[in-house]
Amino acid sequence: MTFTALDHQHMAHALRLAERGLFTTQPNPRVGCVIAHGAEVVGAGWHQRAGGPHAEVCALRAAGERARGATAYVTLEPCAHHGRTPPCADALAAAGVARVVVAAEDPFPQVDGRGIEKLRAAGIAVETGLLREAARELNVGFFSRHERGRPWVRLKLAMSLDGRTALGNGESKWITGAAARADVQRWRARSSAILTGSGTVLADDPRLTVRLDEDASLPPPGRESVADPARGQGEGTAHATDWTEVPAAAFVPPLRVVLDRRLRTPAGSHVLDGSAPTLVLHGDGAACADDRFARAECRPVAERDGKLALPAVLAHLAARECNEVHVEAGPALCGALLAEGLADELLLYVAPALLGDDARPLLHLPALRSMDERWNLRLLDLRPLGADLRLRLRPEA
Ligand SMILES: NC(=O)C1=CN([C@@H]2O[C@H](COP(=O)(O)OP(=O)(O)OC[C@H]3O[C@@H](n4cnc5c(N)ncnc54)[C@H](OP(=O)(O)O)[C@@H]3O)[C@@H](O)[C@H]2O)C=CC1
Ligand SMILES: Nc1c(N[C@@H]2O[C@H](COP(=O)(O)O)[C@@H](O)[C@H]2O)[nH]c(=O)[nH]c1=O
Repeated sequence: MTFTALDHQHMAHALRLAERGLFTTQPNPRVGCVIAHGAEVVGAGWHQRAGGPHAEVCALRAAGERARGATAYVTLEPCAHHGRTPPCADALAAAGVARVVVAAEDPFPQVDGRGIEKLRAAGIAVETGLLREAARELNVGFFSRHERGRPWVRLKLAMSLDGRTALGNGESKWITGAAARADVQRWRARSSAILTGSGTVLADDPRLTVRLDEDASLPPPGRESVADPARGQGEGTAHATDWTEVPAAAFVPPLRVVLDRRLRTPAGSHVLDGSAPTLVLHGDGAACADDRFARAECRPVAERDGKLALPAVLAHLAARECNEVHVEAGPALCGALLAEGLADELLLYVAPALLGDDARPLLHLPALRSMDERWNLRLLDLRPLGADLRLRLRPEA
């Protein structure tokens, strides 16, 4: 398939619009749509929240009669089913769109090629795959959930230059500075769940909430600059060309998830304060009968070798429509996820400080006998944040 420079330009615009849904579409994917006649954009929109209009509908509303004979650029295959809203493939056909360019096919079982078939059956020319990788990256968790049956798992760790994550006595606040910690808030915000272990709850009493106001000057995660912070024009509809802050009312707070096999989380812990939806996963032998857990949901999950079975944990989170899981845990849980091949990405914040021999390591991993067995990671990007550095890495297959 060959696409023109103009096709690329419109799809890139649609992707930037889709990105506006970064913090609000959960559990739905982030999707953008641009409708154009040649270089002229006649309608543009993005999906803002589950239950709200899809990107195509927002763009069609903006285009009105001018959608007839136009090309629609959509970052995800238009839906073919009656969900919370009617099928977008039907809406595009009814509006008389002549051509649809799709970035990525939708693996959602009720779509899965049917949207494209429907469009073709209506006589519309459909082309797929333009900027597919970028569209899949934006919805990495959505694709993971539907294609692998588990969420995308991102481990976040703050460490010193000598690879330490807390002092020997457990003290860890703070290793990294304010800019790095504010960046963490953005990654928390885009996630469906924030996962931790009982060890971190006991040592740190973390809140694990999203506090985006800690440094509002930062661009969104994964973006190095914000070229044009122009505002949108009404819900999900805009001709603006870049990312913008989302209305606080549309924000979907991530689920706090604590792995606590023996229910050691103390009464009065921040994670039990009801300030965010909270799930405590425990072993079969424990029961959440006491008042400690009045503001949290408790669920048993399978155990394996005296620990909670991590594949069962992730399957449970996928069943609850969690797309991206942000892990803020200690070396035990983070190491176990990596060793079991369940960590998809690492966000490492490196502070220019040394914490010494007695301090806690980054990850508990099995000892290796040969260099062939080592875990190799691929560096995706590197970014300074104040005095610290952020490394984003993915384990090599
Ligand atoms: N610098 C940083 O970015 C961070 C540092 N920390 C530091 O880490 C330290 C705590 O680390 P750590 O003790 O390793 O705690 P973790 O947060 O890794 O929690 C580990 C506990 O989780 C429970 N658990 C349940 N299932 C599993 C499983 N399958 N695999 C592993 N653990 C499981 C276990 O307890 P049980 O069997 O009772 O359920 C286990 O002891 C603190 O000092 C804290 O300050 C923590 C977070 C981030
Ligand atoms: N010490 C340390 C971090 N620690 C992480 O932050 C958690 C506290 O979260 P909250 O209570 O929501 O602010 C704590 O339990 C641990 O997971 N993070 C960082 O970015 N830099 C740091 O230096």
